[in-house]
Amino acid sequence: MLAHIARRIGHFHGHQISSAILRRMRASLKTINPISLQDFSQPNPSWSPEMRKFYDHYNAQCDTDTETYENKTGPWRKLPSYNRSIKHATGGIYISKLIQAKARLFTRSVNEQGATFEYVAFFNKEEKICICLFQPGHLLEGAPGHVHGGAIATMIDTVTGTLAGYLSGPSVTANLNINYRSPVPLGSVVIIHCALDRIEGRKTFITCKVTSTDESKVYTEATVLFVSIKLGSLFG
Ligand SMILES: CCCCCCCC/C=C\CCCCCCCC(=O)SCCNC(=O)CCNC(=O)[C@H](O)C(C)(C)COP(=O)(O)OP(=O)(O)OC[C@H]1O[C@@H](n2cnc3c(N)ncnc32)[C@H](O)[C@@H]1OP(=O)(O)O
Repeated sequence: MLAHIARRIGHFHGHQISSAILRRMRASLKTINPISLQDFSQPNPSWSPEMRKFYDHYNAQCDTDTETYENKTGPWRKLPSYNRSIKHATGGIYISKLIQAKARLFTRSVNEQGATFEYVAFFNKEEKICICLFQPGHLLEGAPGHVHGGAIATMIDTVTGTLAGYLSGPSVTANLNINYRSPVPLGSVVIIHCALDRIEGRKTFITCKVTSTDESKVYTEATVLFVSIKLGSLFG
């Protein structure tokens, strides 16, 4: 088990991570028991029938069965969603306990199901695209009955950042440009579509569109620039 973890943390989605952070992570393995982690993007009772219907639609087209882990044929991969982004670098290992133990990923920081960010993302490696089903909860109000623009920006940052991470390795947002075209009703279900525009050296440019589930209505459009970094640079 430990050998598997040591191999796993040597890479971040195929990208080498720095030897300093690697040494620190390897040292931590001697004192930490990996535990199984919760994937917060699994269906829960707060999901509306529409959210569940679209989840089932994409899940049926995945390359892996999410319950049995058996291989299937399909263009999509359902991405896990942990409550610390560092857990992704380690394949879900609880190394995040070492760094700001009380920190939580912003979108996964409220425990009440359905109150804030309910979402699940799917990645299509071949086409370099990601879609996210997002059901914004009642605590995300901005304009009366509608979603706060900052919450929409958060989700765009999160999903485009996830796509950048899977395509280019650890990256941070350098520029986020948003046009809000139409207000998003609280409790509705929207689809966040993200696509790779281009990669230039350390820069990954992603385009993003938030639409109704039938794609007839465009709520938001964005372009985002991510710059890849060495994970160790975040820790000084
Ligand atoms: C940790 C990653 C985890 C990924 C996980 C993926 C798996 C999924 C997991 C979990 C899902 C959750 C995902 C959440 C995602 C959230 C992401 C955020 O919100 S990050 C927080 C907000 N962002 C910052 O705090 C950055 C602050 N800025 C910086 O640190 C630096 O400015 C940085 C790294 C962006 C650039 O600094 P330099 O010194 O390393 O590099 P220089 O030379 O300045 O820039 C490199 C190139 O980029 C251009 N550039 C930089 N900033 C630019 C800008 N604002 N506009 C245009 N170009 C810019 C430059 O002109 C340069 O281009 P030329 O190579 O010369 O062509």
